[in-house]
Amino acid sequence: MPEFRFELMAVDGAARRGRLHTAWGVIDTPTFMPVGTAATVKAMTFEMVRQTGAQIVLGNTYHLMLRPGAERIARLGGLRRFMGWDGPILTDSGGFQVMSLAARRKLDEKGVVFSSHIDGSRHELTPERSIEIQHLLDATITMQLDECIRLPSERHETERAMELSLRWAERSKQAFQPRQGYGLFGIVQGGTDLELRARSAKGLAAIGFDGYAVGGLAVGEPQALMFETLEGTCPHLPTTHPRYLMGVGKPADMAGAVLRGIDMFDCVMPTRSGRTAQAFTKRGPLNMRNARHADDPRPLDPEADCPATRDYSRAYLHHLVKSEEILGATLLSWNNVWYYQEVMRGLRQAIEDGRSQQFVADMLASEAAGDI
Ligand SMILES: CNc1nc2c(CCNCC3CCCCC3)c3nc(N)[nH]c(=O)c3cc2[nH]1
Repeated sequence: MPEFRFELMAVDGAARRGRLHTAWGVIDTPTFMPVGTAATVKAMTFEMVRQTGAQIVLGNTYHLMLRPGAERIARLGGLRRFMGWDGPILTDSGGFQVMSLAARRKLDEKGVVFSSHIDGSRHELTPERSIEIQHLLDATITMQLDECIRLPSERHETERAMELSLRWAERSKQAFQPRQGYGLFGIVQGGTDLELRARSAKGLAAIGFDGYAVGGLAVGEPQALMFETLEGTCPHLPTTHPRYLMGVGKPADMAGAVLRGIDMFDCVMPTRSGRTAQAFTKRGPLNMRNARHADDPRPLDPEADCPATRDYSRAYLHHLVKSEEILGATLLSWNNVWYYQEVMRGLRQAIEDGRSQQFVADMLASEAAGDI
């Protein structure tokens, strides 16, 4: 069983091209991880997910502990076998989803108690229980339980949540069962306060993790503030380990974050927008409900070798979304995840070639150019 190892292959400024070796496969970084909330990347089969070039997908403690239950998934052989994905899986610890989805939440030193948004049943999530659930799911990469506060927030509140998350990081590490080829990531908090961010990053590095996530962002702050926070956070993280920016983002957000030292991303945007008729292309997003596509025989992008949409006309995609056909959601989600993988392939090559700044500038110009 290969050990969990991050191989730094090339650096271009603060941008990194690497390879993350895990028990269930290799992940080329920078990487985009499609979100599989309830054991499915919505509207897609895992065969389609594979064809996009994705190498790792996300699962989630919060959703799966409520339904179908972590112990049930363990009895069925773990999440990979349950959903038929043959590669590595990263599971989030559930805290973020509790704070954004659950009802009657109470958070204290021990953890968080809450009522299920599905049937109102009461549940408790502690650092130890979250680690146990992710173990039952057989997650390849496990996330610590953390507290992600809403922005903007008072400094003392940001500090309290950051320090709690650091204590929970320690408890998570104590509870984690090390296994060859599996990893545990800490999560940096601290809002947009760079002194708190530095303290959080150094505190996590002192505890020692297999990778470091930057949490607490993509919660409504302007892109410039997210980038400024990354510039004040990444330099305090070990260069030898992967960095994961949680919940990000639009292609431009990811590209800018790669230039500031981030290696891994997850976001619901490509799949969620695929279900709302949006098609990502290198010339920016298209709303396929727009009547201007009704008679257009061209594919979305004649130069894109996309397994999802290269064989279909815009007119057909327009018809599917107007008719509320399920295939519309499938083809656009598949197209969008493929486009996100294209952006990552381009970034990896550009970093190897020492031209990542130029690649990002060209990508932004192309997306701004608008449709052909
Ligand atoms: C969208 N913006 C954003 N997302 C954040 C997330 C969630 C990342 N995505 C996980 C998937 C979500 C759908 C279900 C499957 C897991 C965050 N998660 C944690 N633990 N901590 C954050 O600070 C944290 C911060 C985040 N900011």
